[in-house]
Amino acid sequence: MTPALFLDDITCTFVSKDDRTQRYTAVANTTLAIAPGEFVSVVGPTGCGKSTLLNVGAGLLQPSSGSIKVFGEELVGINKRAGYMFQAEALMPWRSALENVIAGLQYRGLDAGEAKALGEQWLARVGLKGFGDRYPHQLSGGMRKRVALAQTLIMDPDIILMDEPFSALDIQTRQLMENEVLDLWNAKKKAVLFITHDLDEAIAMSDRVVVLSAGPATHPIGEFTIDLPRPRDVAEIRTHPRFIELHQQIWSVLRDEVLKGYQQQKTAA
Ligand SMILES: Nc1ncnc2c1ncn2[C@@H]1O[C@H](COP(=O)(O)OP(=O)(O)OP(=O)(O)O)[C@@H](O)[C@H]1O
Repeated sequence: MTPALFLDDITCTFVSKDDRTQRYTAVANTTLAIAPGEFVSVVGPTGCGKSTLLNVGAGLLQPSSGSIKVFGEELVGINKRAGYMFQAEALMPWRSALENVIAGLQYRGLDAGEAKALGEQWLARVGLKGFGDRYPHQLSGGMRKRVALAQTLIMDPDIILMDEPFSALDIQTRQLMENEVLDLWNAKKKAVLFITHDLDEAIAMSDRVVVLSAGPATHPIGEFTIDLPRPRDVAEIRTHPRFIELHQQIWSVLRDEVLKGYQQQKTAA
């Protein structure tokens, strides 16, 4: 089957800002294919190159070498078949929740009435019925994430790229959001590339977990199929014996890399 997103032998080398003669290879020779409808998480130590890979998939960053294919076609420029959700707040503070949700549709030139109706539907779908006229500062962190989720999904992207979208939330809100994402994903089965440093979250959500090595020259060092039953409740699935088994297996690969990453950060500080 043609992958929805195919990162083929990607290497990303950055030139140091302080010393132009210094180069840093963040990601090296990394190949990652995500099938249509597949939910793939990438885990790895802090600073290893997870966001770099996601930015390559989004078409926001050109790799130093390697190619990107989207449903079999070479990616040139921004990946228009993808929707993104990043760790940082991406809402426009001067726009209401509804206006934020429909921003992309307006940009696409959809009729204002239609966009508004669809926006209201999406607000209801993410549990924010009646909150459309609130501004971001009038919403809680969890609500703002819901608005951002609706803003991404209303565009009906074939590929969803998420970079630690819920890391700033408290654990309860986070688990609610994770379940909501799984419900929405289950209904539409889009290809998802989910970046996280949280192994529990990765296992609970995904069909497959890819483990990256510590940098420099980060590359995949392990790949695990998550054969847990669906639908899943992210809190409940953690007590499933197979979850515990998978966690042990993946952690045994990830642990050393996390320690290496931590040591590197300490030395760099
Ligand atoms: N534009 C850039 N210029 C120079 N170095 C960069 C650039 N972007 C990323 N890097 C470096 O590449 C490495 C990987 O960064 P990246 O943000 O992809 O890691 P990450 O795994 O997503 O980190 P975290 O888990 O902390 O979010 C880091 O050492 C970072 O400093």
